[in-house]
Amino acid sequence: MRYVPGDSRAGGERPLTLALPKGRMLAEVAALCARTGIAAAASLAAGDDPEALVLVDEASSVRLLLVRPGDVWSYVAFGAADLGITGKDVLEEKAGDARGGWLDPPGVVELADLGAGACRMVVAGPPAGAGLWPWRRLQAGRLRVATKYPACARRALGGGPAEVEVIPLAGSVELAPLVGLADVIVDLVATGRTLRAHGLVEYEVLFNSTARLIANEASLRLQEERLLPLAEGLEAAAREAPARQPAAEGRESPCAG
Ligand SMILES: Nc1ncnc2c1ncn2[C@@H]1O[C@H](COP(=O)(O)OP(=O)(O)OP(=O)(O)O)[C@@H](O)[C@H]1O
Ligand SMILES: O=P(O)(O)OC[C@H]1O[C@H](OP(=O)(O)OP(=O)(O)O)[C@H](O)[C@@H]1O
Repeated sequence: MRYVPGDSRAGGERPLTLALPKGRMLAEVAALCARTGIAAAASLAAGDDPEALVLVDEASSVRLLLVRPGDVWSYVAFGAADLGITGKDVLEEKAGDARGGWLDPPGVVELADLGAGACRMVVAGPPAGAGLWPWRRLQAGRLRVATKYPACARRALGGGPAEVEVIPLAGSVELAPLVGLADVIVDLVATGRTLRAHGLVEYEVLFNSTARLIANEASLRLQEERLLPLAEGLEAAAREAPARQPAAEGRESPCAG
């Protein structure tokens, strides 16, 4: 019987639900899913951009939800998906901070590093500021930071003598220091091409990010015998995946001026 979204008990066991990130990471993580035997992921691995938001793999009894990378966390945290794959950057941002984050975070457990979507969260800015950065960070004064990752920026740069003003943006963050909106940006870098194209340089790497397999804590507790084999299969597929190093390609040294 084919599972119909919304029907939680369409003839027997509910399929395990795995939320996948649409966008740049989808083909790479779908390839891992296909290698674990989820045949419905094969077309995604080949680069197809599906209209469907739900794909059911009847043979493995796995249901795939295709959602935005940042939303994977929400589907898993609030129990609509048992498992999810999303970037470490998303997990770091959702962890929040004392001012903007979750005071009582829902239970999400990180199960494995799948290696896909490698990139790094950096502080970057104009070359002239690179040499000043190490001490600027430690000086009193005002530091304006433009970013799509306000919680990460606040956590990394706040709490010191500098008064950190975080300016939230939805994209094209590199523009902010070029037009005087911010002193620096906190953003993801993979190849470094975008920074170079805008004449900006890396000042500091805050953390490296790769795709992580996450689980809903309650699902993991209640359905461990179903979740763990899939998790182990994905981890094994990740270990066997061809080596990829997009985060290092064309990388400038941090603080290179
Ligand atoms: N160069 C990169 N820039 C941004 N994200 C990257 C890069 N390389 C890998 N990633 C990973 O891909 C994810 C973002 O994917 P994508 O750009 O398709 O979505 P997005 O449009 O930023 O996210 P959303 O749709 O949730 O706003 C990041 O969370 C990160 O884990
Ligand atoms: O180091 P690179 O390989 O050049 O990748 C980094 C760029 O990719 C992301 O932007 P995205 O393409 O998601 O567009 P956005 O500016 O709309 O966020 C990120 O915010 C950087 O701008």
